[in-house]
Amino acid sequence: MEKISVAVRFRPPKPSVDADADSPSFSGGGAVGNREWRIDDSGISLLHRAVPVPGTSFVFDHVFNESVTNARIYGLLVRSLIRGAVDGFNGTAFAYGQTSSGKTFTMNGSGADPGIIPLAVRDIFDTAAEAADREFLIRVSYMEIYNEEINDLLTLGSEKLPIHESLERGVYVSGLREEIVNNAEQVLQLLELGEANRHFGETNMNVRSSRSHTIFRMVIESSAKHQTNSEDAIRVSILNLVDLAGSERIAKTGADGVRLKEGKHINKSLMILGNVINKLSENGKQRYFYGALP
Ligand SMILES: Nc1ncnc2c1ncn2[C@@H]1O[C@H](COP(=O)(O)OP(=O)(O)OP(=O)(O)O)[C@@H](O)[C@H]1O
Repeated sequence: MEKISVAVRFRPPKPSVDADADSPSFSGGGAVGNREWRIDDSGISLLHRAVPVPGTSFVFDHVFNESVTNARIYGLLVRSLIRGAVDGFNGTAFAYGQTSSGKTFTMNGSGADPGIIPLAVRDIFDTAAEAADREFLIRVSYMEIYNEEINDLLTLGSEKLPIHESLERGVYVSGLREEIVNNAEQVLQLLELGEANRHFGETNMNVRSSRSHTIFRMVIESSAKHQTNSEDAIRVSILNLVDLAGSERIAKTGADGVRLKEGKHINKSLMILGNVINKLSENGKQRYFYGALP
């Protein structure tokens, strides 16, 4: 697998979006107006009256159409990351996109179609159980970045936590609860607790819109059961599963008051994240950052 994979998921259209003349449909979904997205396994392009619009073709590692399940996305994109994390390699999966595009649906899923996070949690414990020659210590934490402040989702009232950096720990959030876990059910219960503490709010685009970025983190430590001199007798890896809040056009969300303030923070932090990723992708060049996260 490549070091970084980028995939696009088309969500099924919502009735309100169908009626919106500004929103192109996609091939297979029936043409609305004159524009539609044509999608195949690895690319998308915009057509106007069946003619490609110049500069609107984009290539990705995967493109998923509206019928894809979370399990398939997990199998193609995330499973190898999880297996790597159990073997001692750091990994991150995050959902990025405009509000109501289906990020939380993809990361958390529904009862009928569990999302990336619950699938990953089960897979980690199953994979660790298969590694008969190693012992595991797994810790989880769950935080949100809300209006540029960090809150612990596992401890009610633990808010505005500071970020520190040290030689031993690197960059870390001071005071964040880290829970040692022994099985998937225990983690799923903690996630449920975190979900209840997370900031959601209603906008015109999404009745349950995430108003914060969330980071679910698992630290996976393992050691060889039998004495060994090999260098990887102890392995430590960090897995981050991130559900970003969605970019939003205020005119469409109809946000005002608290929602407006949240929307501005969301858009600003996503812009800075985009800048950071752009700079990181400029291999070998000197990197400047014009903002700070969060
Ligand atoms: N692939 C999908 N299949 C079925 N329903 C979906 C799909 N994607 C999203 N939805 C539904 O659309 C609504 C909005 O999705 P969701 O909340 O996941 O969007 P989001 O990108 O997380 O939005 P925000 O950035 O505002 O938090 C939800 O009711 C969700 O269940």
